[in-house]
Amino acid sequence: MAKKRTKSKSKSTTAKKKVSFKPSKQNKIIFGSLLIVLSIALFFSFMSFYFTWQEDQSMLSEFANRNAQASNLLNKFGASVSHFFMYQGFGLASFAFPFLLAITGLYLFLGLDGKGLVGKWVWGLTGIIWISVALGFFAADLPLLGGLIGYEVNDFLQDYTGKIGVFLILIFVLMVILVRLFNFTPEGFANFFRSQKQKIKSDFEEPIANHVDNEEDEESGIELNLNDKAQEKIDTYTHKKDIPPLKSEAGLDVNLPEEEEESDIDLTVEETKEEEESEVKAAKLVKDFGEFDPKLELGNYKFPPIDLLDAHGASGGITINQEELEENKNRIVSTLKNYKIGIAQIKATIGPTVTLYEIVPEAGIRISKIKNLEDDIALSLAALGIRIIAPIPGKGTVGIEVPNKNATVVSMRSVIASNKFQKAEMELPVAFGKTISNETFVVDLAKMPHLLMAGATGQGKSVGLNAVITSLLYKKHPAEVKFIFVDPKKVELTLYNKIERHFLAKLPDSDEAIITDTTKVINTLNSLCIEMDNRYELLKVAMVRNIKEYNAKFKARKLNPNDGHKFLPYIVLVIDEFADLIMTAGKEVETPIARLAQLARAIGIHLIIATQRPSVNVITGIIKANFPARIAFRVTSKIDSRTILDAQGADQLIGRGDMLYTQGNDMTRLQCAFVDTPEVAKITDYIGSQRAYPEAHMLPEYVGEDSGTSIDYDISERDAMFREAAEVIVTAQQGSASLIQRKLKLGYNRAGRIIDQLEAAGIVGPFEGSKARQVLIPDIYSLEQHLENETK
Ligand SMILES: Nc1ncnc2c1ncn2[C@@H]1O[C@H](COP(=O)(O)OP(=O)(O)OP(=O)(O)O)[C@@H](O)[C@H]1O
Repeated sequence: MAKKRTKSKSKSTTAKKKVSFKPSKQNKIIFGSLLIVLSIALFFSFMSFYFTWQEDQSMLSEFANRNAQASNLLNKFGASVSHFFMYQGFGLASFAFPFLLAITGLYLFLGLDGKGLVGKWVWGLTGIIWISVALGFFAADLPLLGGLIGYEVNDFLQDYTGKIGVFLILIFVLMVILVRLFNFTPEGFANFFRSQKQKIKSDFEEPIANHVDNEEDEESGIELNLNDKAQEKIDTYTHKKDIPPLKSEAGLDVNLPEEEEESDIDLTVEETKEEEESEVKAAKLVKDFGEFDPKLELGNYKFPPIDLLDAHGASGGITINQEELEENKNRIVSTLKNYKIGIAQIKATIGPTVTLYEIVPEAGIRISKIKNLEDDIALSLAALGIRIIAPIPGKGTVGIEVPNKNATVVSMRSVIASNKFQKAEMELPVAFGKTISNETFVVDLAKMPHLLMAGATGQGKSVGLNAVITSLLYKKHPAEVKFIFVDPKKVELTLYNKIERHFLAKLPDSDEAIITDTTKVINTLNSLCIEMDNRYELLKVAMVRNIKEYNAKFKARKLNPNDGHKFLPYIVLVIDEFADLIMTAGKEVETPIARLAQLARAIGIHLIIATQRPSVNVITGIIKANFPARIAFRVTSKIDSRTILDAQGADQLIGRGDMLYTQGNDMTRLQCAFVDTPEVAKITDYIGSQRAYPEAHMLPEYVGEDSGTSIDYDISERDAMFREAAEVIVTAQQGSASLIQRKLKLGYNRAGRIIDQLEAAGIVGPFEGSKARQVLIPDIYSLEQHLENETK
């Protein structure tokens, strides 16, 4: 709006410059005033004519006689003109003339462009003739209503077409007027009167705006670019805005901000035009071809049916054992009583694996006292896995979770079939399982945005990973999401090989889509970093903030594929046994993972890492800081629980998919949905048997360490002591410059240079701060071979 204001204003200033081509402003004002005065005179004459025409009839022939007086308000002038227009002319319809004259006068007075005026006169005259003929037709015995013209035309037409013919002609002309002038449509009929009112209002404003827009440079095409709404806004603005300068012009010519405004205009006009052009182009493409559909290539893809999943005998839901409930309640109450803790109220919520007893302690009881009794309550209930939540966040109660004697398996089938999952409006919905109150728990992986999963062996991690993957397979089309699986154990995720060409992404040169080899992991992670940078570049060019907006814009065909734009699928990187990777590759995996975790959320790359060993050297601070969403299955110690969740509790879980989920502050106890390997096999078979893409989704190529290092040294440029230094380092298995300095009696700079050359040769690892560099060659024999291979 602001831009358009500037434009309108600037245009009017341009207009002022070329004023020499037209009648002077003063003349326009004078002539305009004359017309306005004339219109008023006509109006009163016409009004008066209806009361005085009979008396004044005789005066008409005595116009030159000064003594003769007429009764018309405007005397002989009024009587004569009215006679001419009303009697001999168009009758009642002649009232339109003063209006047309008044509008014309206003145009001149205000110095507006006369283009819209021609239309007004054309339509005005058409309307006058029509009304006149219509009144001549319907009120033939009152000739003053239709006037002589109305009567004669009517008579003439009737001679040729008869009454019905004239009637039909009148209807037809009326339709033409309504359609052309009032944009009449059958749907708009109901709103006819309302719209007419608005039209009259905007008709008055339109010419002013038209003047501003059209005055000189019509060829700039600005008017074309404005839609009706924008036009209306400008109209309203200019109407208010443009009048004041005229006042000043009446006295003095004050046009101070001319230059400033002109410099604004070019910029504004071009911007609007360009933006709208691409919008129009995109709209046309969408109109012609519809929105871009990424699923089209596999248009016949069928999502796996729910029948592929087993109910695991849990179709009947949770079975409540009333006795068990009573028994537990009584034990809790009596245990607490032993420690002089009174209970005001107790309530049980039965979940699939545990029952939550919510107690409201009597007034004055300290919560920490209950918390300290955790072990005693567990002892008296003779149950493992008791967890006390004191207090339950958001409630004024203390929770005691007691495992059920007979845990119910939560089948993947039940959570996938749940309404909550089916109707989830999420980018990457993941159904983990059920909460303690037996509700299906669905979260959006895209919002997490990365997930860390840990738990001792055999507690349900692999099942958990499968649950996440299955959820996505049930909800997402192959075009929308791609997985990268890293599985050092080589057994857990191999089943997904079957869906390689549907759902997996891999490096261009690799045969296997599921990565089991550490070097490949490093290359893949670095390749993902490149993909991330590329995606950010695309987002920047498209001027959007995240992948969702980008894809929406791409679908709306606002991004040109010829400029490198493409539909971006989400990429989910799943790493099983993360500890194993960290042990073998250390910083080389940690650094790209940390980088991805920090930056990849907006561009649709999400990481899920699972580990058996939740020790601090595996889940380092930098990893933890970037994985706010964490899942803990049962772990063996409180320390492990703290490492994963920053809180204890995971050590008190009961295993078999019992888990704690946190995404920031809240902690939710869940029973993970169970999906067995045969079920996963059925799903992958089902998907794998369908038509697929020609190959797996290709990640960008990454030139790894093998084919060159960051610090590339020519072999011929190596230091004379290079070989000795390498032997010292390999023998000592310690990659430090000071060692070389000491053993070979070299200066610090030279030793530092040699270390860089050793790194380039792949003998030592990269710089690791205060720690010594890792030595990549285990013994002297391997070193000999390594150096020999280099020269080949
Ligand atoms: N959600 C669950 N519901 C019921 N039983 C489960 C659930 N999750 C796991 N189990 C049981 O625990 C067993 C071990 O689970 P899983 O293979 O997932 O453990 P894990 O943590 O991956 O072990 P590892 O680290 O050795 O691979 C399963 O075979 C199953 O019997």
